[in-house]
Amino acid sequence: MSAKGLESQKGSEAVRVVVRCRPLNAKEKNDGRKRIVDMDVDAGQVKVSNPKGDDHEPPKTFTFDQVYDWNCSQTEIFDVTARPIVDSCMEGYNGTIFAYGQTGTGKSHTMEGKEEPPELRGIIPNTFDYIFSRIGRESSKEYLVRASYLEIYNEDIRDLLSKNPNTKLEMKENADKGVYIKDLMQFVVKSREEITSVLEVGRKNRSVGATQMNQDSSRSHSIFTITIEVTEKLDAAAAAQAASSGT
Ligand SMILES: Nc1ncnc2c1ncn2[C@@H]1O[C@H](COP(=O)(O)OP(=O)(O)OP(=O)(O)O)[C@@H](O)[C@H]1O
Repeated sequence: MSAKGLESQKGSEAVRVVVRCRPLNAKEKNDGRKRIVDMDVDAGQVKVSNPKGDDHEPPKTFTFDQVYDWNCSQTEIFDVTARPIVDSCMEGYNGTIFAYGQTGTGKSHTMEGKEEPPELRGIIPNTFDYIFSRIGRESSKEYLVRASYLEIYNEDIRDLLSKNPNTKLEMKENADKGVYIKDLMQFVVKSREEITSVLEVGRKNRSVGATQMNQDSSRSHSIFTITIEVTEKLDAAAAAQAASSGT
């Protein structure tokens, strides 16, 4: 993403690193585990204490562009961190939201969440709502939205939207497109409902299984890409003029 697209955000870095700490889950509480991180939301700092250290050992402090503690809502994450990126994509820049972390740390919860109740929806469904509500308000522009969904599992790339999702795809590179996945399908979507069903189809084809730390582990990396093309609508007089001048 270009720095211009992020000017509205705190700082103007092209890459922002944000940390979200989830609450201890029931199993961790039952096992008698203790929280060893403190999140200083105002300072953007994570303080990690050594559970085996003595009381005088100071916590180690790490500073990020933004941190969220266990009280933050899905809506807050979308509004503060994701929405400016979606806005800049709608203005024509490339943007990526990438969740990284150990199994069970909350990547799927943050990116996808649960469909109901609405406050549990993650960045992806909130992005769908936002894109289509913005498009609905823009009467002078025409949009074409397409979606693709791939999975990287054991170094293999699979198209989660293909009729044959087990077929391995190849990664290619050329001067025009840069890096791309050959034969990856893209579906045109015209509404929140349509793009949600594309996500659902792909999700069913993902490789999942339990890990010791997460009952619903994804066990793979996945990339959901939304491509938005926009054209200005010509009013009737401008369209007639363009036609008569042969443009
Ligand atoms: N902020 C949060 N608040 C409440 N529950 C959460 C939060 N983050 C994660 N969880 C819960 O913790 C569990 C593990 O989260 P999740 O499946 O999102 O982890 P993950 O990082 O995607 O793991 P994996 O890499 O194994 O797929 C889930 O049951 C999820 O609902």
